[in-house]
Amino acid sequence: MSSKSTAPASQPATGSAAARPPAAASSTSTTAPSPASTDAAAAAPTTPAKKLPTCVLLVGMAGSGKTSVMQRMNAHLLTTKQRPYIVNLDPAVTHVPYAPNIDIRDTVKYAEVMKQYQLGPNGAILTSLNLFTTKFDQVLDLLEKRQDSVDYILIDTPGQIEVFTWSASGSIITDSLAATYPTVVAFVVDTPRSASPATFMSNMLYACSILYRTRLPFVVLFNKSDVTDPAFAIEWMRDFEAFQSALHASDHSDHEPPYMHSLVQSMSLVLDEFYSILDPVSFSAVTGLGAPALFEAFGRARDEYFKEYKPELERLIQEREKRQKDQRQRQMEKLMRDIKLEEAQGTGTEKGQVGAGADAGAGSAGQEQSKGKGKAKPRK
Ligand SMILES: Nc1nc2c(ncn2[C@@H]2O[C@H](COP(=O)(O)OP(=O)(O)OP(=O)(O)O)[C@@H](O)[C@H]2O)c(=O)[nH]1
Repeated sequence: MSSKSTAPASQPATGSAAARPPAAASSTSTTAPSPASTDAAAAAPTTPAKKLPTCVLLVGMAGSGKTSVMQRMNAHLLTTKQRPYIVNLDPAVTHVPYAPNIDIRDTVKYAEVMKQYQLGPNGAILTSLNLFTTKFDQVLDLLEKRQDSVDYILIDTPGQIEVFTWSASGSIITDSLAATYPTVVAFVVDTPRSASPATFMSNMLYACSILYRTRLPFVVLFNKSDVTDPAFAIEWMRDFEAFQSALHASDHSDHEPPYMHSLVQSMSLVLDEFYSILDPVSFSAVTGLGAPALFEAFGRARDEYFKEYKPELERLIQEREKRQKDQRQRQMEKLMRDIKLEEAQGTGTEKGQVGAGADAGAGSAGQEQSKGKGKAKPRK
């Protein structure tokens, strides 16, 4: 079962265009003119207007296997006669084993960003992502042109997970995509590295924070199942007692400080409810095991997007529009009140002038006021 998303995370965008950041007026020396598209999909014959492609945002800790998973998903889609459209958002990756349709590296030169802004690796990734986000409207335009001829939009994100999930540019990208396309977050977990209850819990806390941030349908992809069977992790998610026993056992073996035990225990209680809304999938990017199950999970997540996220997004948009309308109405009423007040306070002369001809009266009243400035005329 995929996650029950509650509400779109941030202020809704009224359609993709509204969600788009303004296009950059000019490119810096570190950037190329615009996101380039190699458009392998462009070569595919365009089918008549059809359902929107599912957008999969691949996130996960560094080394969890995102790029390898992307390659495997791409291969699975091609062998099952479905059409992927791949976007690479990792500016620092040196090699990708697939042909991205849109690649951040064609637009932003990571090494030059590092040099020009004198940044470290993480700062340069964030700045590169920020620079690219200023042109994300062009990416949306490209997607819009291709949306009838692709089935999946696959987005690879930087290994420095927080750079994407907790940055403003990451939110803008996620919200703009989710405003238009059924969007799913696929959280890649390195299963062999999550075998200890404490590491597993850290991963799940991360997953929880991403779900909290995006509120999008969520699939947990336990990768590297060829090395370690993720059955233990799935059992921990489904059976609180099993996790507690594993925790107790590791407590004796791991020499962790005493506070860790109570901390992990309290957090596991909190996470228990969170697990019930996750859709875990066992997967191997190397063997391809679990690919059909993964795409079935994406299908469930897609349904959930339309059932829960999209109506909530539309409700928020309507709410915002109503707020704006009400505000305009209040301003108009205030203006009308002020006008009436001015009229009520107006002198008889002014009324007489309006009666004599509004335009001329207003003009002469104005002239008179300006003529009379500074001269206190005694009233008769
Ligand atoms: N055995 C096995 N190894 C895998 C699997 N998936 C990825 N790997 C290996 O894990 C390492 C990291 O894989 P990547 O695909 O580069 O991981 P990533 O998350 O994109 O890495 P960053 O870009 O640094 O975040 C590589 O050595 C892969 O060959 C898998 O399913 N099984």
